[in-house]
Amino acid sequence: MTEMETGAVTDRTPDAVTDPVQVEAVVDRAAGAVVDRVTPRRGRPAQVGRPGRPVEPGPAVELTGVTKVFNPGRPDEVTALRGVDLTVGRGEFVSLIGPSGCGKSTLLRLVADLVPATGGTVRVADRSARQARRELAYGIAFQQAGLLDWRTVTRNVELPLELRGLSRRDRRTKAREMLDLVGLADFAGHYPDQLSGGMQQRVAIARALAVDPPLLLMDEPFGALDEMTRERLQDELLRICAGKGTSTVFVTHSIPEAVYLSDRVVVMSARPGRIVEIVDVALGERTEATRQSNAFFAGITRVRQALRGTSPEAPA
Ligand SMILES: Nc1ncnc2c1ncn2[C@@H]1O[C@H](COP(=O)(O)OP(=O)(O)OP(=O)(O)O)[C@@H](O)[C@H]1O
Repeated sequence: MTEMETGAVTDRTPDAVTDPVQVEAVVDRAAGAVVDRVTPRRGRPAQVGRPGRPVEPGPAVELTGVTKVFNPGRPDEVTALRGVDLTVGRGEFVSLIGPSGCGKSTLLRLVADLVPATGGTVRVADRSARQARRELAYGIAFQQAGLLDWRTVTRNVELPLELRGLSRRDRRTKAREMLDLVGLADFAGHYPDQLSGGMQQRVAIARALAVDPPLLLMDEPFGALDEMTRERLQDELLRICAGKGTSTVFVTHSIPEAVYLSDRVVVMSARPGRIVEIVDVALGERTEATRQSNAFFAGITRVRQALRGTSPEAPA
């Protein structure tokens, strides 16, 4: 019987990444960013799971007058964002949409403290973005699932739990719970290259959610998926976020996706990115009928108009 058949969750090769600091370096690389290293907490393991976590007041994310200039003073200087003000409430689902290059990913990376702001302030759960990152206060999922191909599905999901110093037993229990949640319990012992793209994305989402982050940052996580898988994962994501009260900032190029998922859709202008309009979406509980509803189509029309600058609510 193979390792996969027995459900064993050992790695394919001896895991070179045993030092949690190195592990985080790998996670950072998976996120496509180079950042300084965070020393994992010593002493008592960090708490995982909502029960007992105090409900904190204030918004999940608050950007005030945020500007981002890449390569300032150089010939290749780029002003990616200018004067961005945005507040994301606790438990709110907010999507960012706008033309290619308008700064959506940059905005997400500022919140994640993967790049620093040039001007303005970025607050996450009433802390600086830097502090929030040190506390691992958010989960990240990007278009590339960013899984470590030498680790089993279970051990990929366990990565952020290792960073938090959880015991092997607690990690395993939590990983199993998360894989159940995304419908991949039967694939715990598989390796990423034995999964479809959609399944890999679900593993990445399970990993992002494993530490029960109060905030989820997602950059086109479903961009490479076929339409049916995409719709199914959208529903799974909504169910998970609603169940856990997770706040989410979600970057997408798809107007229907933004409208379906969001409480509010933030429409951005071409570079330098500014917020031109924030469209409130009130679809209520999503059901089979939602994607055919008048409210859904009305939301799509409003976002499309805002993107074209033709909305009556857009500034002149
Ligand atoms: N590290 C960087 N160095 C220099 N310029 C950068 C860097 N990252 C992003 N930019 C520039 O900032 C601008 C915004 O990029 P960003 O990736 O945030 O846009 P986006 O809206 O996410 O684009 P897309 O929809 O195509 O993914 C672009 O002009 C891009 O070239």
